[in-house]
Amino acid sequence: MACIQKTLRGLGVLRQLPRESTVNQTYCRYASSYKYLQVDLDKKTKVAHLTLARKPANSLNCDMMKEIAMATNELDQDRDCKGIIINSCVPNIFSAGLDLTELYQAKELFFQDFWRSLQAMFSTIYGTKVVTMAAIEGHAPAAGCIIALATDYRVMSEGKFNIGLNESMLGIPMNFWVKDAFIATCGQREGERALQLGQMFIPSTALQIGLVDEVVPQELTLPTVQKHMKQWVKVPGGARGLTKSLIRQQAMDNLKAKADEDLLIMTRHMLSQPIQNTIGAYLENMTKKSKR
Ligand SMILES: CCCC/C=C/CC(=O)SCCNC(=O)CCNC(=O)[C@H](O)C(C)(C)COP(=O)(O)OP(=O)(O)OC[C@H]1O[C@@H](n2cnc3c(N)ncnc32)[C@H](O)[C@@H]1OP(=O)(O)O
Repeated sequence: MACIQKTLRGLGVLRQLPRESTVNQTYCRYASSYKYLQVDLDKKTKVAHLTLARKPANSLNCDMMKEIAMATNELDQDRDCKGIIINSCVPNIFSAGLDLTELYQAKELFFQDFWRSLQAMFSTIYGTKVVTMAAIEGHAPAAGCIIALATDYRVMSEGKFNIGLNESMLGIPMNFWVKDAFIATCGQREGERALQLGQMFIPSTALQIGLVDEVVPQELTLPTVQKHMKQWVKVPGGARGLTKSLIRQQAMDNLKAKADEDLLIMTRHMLSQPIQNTIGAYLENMTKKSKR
C-alpha cells in the first residue's frame, strides 16, 4: 500500500481527507468528502460500498477518477475495512467510460492530469490489499470495464448490456497496462482478438471468456456480490492480501516504472487530430441520439 500512496502522492492525487464522518459506531459514511461517489463502510461486516454516482452515465471525468482513487486509498488504510464493493446508482449503467466531453479538445496540461488520474484510479483499485468486487448492473464500456477488471471478482446483470474494451473502435490504441489486465483475466488469444477488434460483449459471452465471473438477474447482482464478499473476507486477511500482492505486484511495478512513458504515448495519440476528430464525431452522434 505504501507503493499506492507514493504513486498517488506523486500524481498529486492524494490529499488529506477527513478520516470519516461518523453516523454511528457500526456504520460510517465518507460521502461528505465526495462529489461523485457515495462511500459507506459497515463497520460490523467490514465491507464498504463505493457507489459511482455521476449522472447521467457515470462517465469518468478527471475529478471523479481522483475521488475513486482517494476513496479506495482511504478504505485501504481503514482497519475496519476488509472489502470494497463497487457499484453504480445509475440504473442500467455501471460506467460509460472516460468522459469524452473532457477529452475533446483537451489542453495538454489538463490531459496529463486526466491520464494520471486514470492511472491512479486503476492502480489504487488493482493494488489494494482489501478484497474488491464489482456489481455490474448495466453497461460497462472502455474505462467502465477497466474499473471492473481491476477488482478481484465481477458479477454482471443479465440483460441487453455490454462490457468490453472498445477503444480500437474509437480509434484509440490500446496501452500496455490495460492490455495486461485484460490478458491476465481472459487470456492471450481472447486478448488478441477482442482488443484488436475493440469488441464489446453481452453478459453471457463476457462470462464465457472470463471477463466476468458470474451473470445473474439484475435484482440479484448486488446481493450475489455481497454473498461472495462475505466468504472472501472470512479468509485471514494477511495471507490473502499477501497472496494478492504476489500475483499483482509485477503488473503494479510495471505500471509504476512505465507510467511516464504511457502518459507520453497516450498524450501523443489522444490529442492527435484523427483521434480528436473521432471523439468529436462520437459526441455528435450521442447528442443526436439523445435528442431523438
Ligand atoms: C487504452 C486506453 C485506456 C483507457 C481508455 C478509455 C477510453 C474510454 O473510456 S472512451 C469512452 C468510451 N465509452 C463509450 O464508448 C460509451 C459511450 N456511451 C454509450 O455507449 C451509452 O451512453 C451507454 C451504452 C453507456 C448508455 O446508453 P443509454 O442509451 O442508456 O444513454 P445515453 O443516452 O447514450 O447517454 C446518457 C447521457 O450520458 C452521456 N454520455 C454517455 N457516455 C458518455 C461518455 N463516455 N462521455 C460523456 N458523456 C457520455 C450521453 O451523451 C447522454 O448525455 P445527455 O443525456 O446529456 O444527452
